[in-house]
Amino acid sequence: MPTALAYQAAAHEVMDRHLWDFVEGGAGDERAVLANVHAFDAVRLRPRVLTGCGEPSTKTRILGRHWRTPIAVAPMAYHTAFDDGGEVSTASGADRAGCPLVVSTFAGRRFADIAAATTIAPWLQLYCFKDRSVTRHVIETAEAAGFEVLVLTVDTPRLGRRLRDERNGFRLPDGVLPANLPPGDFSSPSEHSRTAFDPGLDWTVLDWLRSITALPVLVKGVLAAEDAELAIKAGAAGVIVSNHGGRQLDRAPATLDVLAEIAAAVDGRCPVLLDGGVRRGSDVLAAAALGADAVLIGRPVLHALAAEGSEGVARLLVAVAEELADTMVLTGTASLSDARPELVIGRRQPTVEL
Ligand SMILES: Cc1cc2nc3c(=O)[nH]c(=O)nc-3n(C[C@H](O)[C@H](O)[C@H](O)COP(=O)(O)O)c2cc1C
Ligand SMILES: CCCCCCC(=O)C(=O)O
Repeated sequence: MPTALAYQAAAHEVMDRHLWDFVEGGAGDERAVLANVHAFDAVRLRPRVLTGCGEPSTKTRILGRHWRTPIAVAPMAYHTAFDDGGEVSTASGADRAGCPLVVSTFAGRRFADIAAATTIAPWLQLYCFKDRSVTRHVIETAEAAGFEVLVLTVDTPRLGRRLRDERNGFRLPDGVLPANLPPGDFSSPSEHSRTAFDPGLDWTVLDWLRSITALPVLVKGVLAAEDAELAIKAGAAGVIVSNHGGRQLDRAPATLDVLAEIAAAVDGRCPVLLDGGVRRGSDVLAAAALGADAVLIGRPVLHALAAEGSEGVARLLVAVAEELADTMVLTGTASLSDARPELVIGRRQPTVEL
C-alpha cells in the first residue's frame, strides 16, 4: 500500500531542490510544520472490543453532498510545477478516490478544464485581493465552471516569511503561472503577496462575498474558538481549522490541538474541517473523533502528483481512505458519527469557555 511517507521520498528524488524547499518548508523555524505532524504522532487510539461494528462506513455528508470518505485535497498553488497536467491530473486522481478537490486561486490550469476532469464539483479557494474586481472575476469564472463552494483563506494577509525560499531566492519555474488571473509578475510568490493581497480584511468581507455570489463560503485558517463564532455570525457556511501547513505563523498551534475547542464552540452549527499534518487513515479518525467532519490533505498530494501523476494522487488517497476503514474496524467504530473524543488518548480537551 503506498504511503504518504513513500511518496514524499519518491518526490524528493524527482523534484528540483528549490521547488522541494518551497513545498516542504514553512514559516520561520518551521515549528508549526512540525507541530502539526507531531500532534498526530502523539495520538493513541483507545480501541473498544466486541462492538458488533462489522464493515465500517466512512461516508459523510458535507454541505448537502455525500462524500465516500471524509477526505478532500487541500488547496495548493501551481500543480503545473509538479506535473504537466497540473490540477487537471490532480482532479482526475482525486475523483477516482472519491475525494473533492479545493482548487487554489493560483491554480496553473483553467477552472473549466479542472472541473471537466472530475465528477465531483470542485471548490474554489479564494485569496481576496486589494483589487476586488480581480477577486470577483475569479469567483465568476469558477461559478461558470460549476464550482460549488468558496473557501476564503484568512490567515494570509501576506505570505509568511519562509526562510528556505529566502535563502534560495525562490522563483517559480518558467512557464508556471496562474491560469485564472489577469497577467502580472507572479515569479516571486512572497513579493506578489505583498503587493496584491489585502492585509486589511475584516469580517465584512463575508458580507461583500454574499453580495456578489450565492455560493456557500467556508473560512480557512481558523485557530481560535472566538473566530469560529465570529465566522458563523458573519454568515460562513463552515470553518477550516488550519495553520496553512505551518507556512504562515511559525508559532501557530498544531491544528489537532485546537480542534476540540473549535468543534465545541461550533457545536454542530456548521461543518468543521481540518488540515495540517494529516498523513494516515488513523490521523483522519483521530481528527473525526475530536470534532472534524472532514479533513484536507496537502503536501502528500503534491508528492504523489510529482512522483506518479494522476495515478499517484488516486493511489495515495485510496490508501488513506482504506487505512481509515481499517482503523475504524480495529477500534470498533462503525461510522464517523460513532467516533467520539473518548477514542483519543493524548490530546487536550476544550479549554476555552465563550
Ligand atoms: C506548496 C503549497 C501551496 C499552498 N498553496 C495554498 C493556496 O494557494 N491557498 C491556500 O489557502 N493554502 C495553500 N496551501 C496550504 C494548504 O491548503 C494546507 O493548508 C496545508 O498544506 C495543509 O497541511 P499539510 O501540507 O501538512 O497537509 C499551500 C500549501 C503548500 C504546501
Ligand atoms: C502570491 C501567492 C502565491 C501562491 C501562494 C500559495 C500559498 O498559499 C502558499 O502557502 O505557498
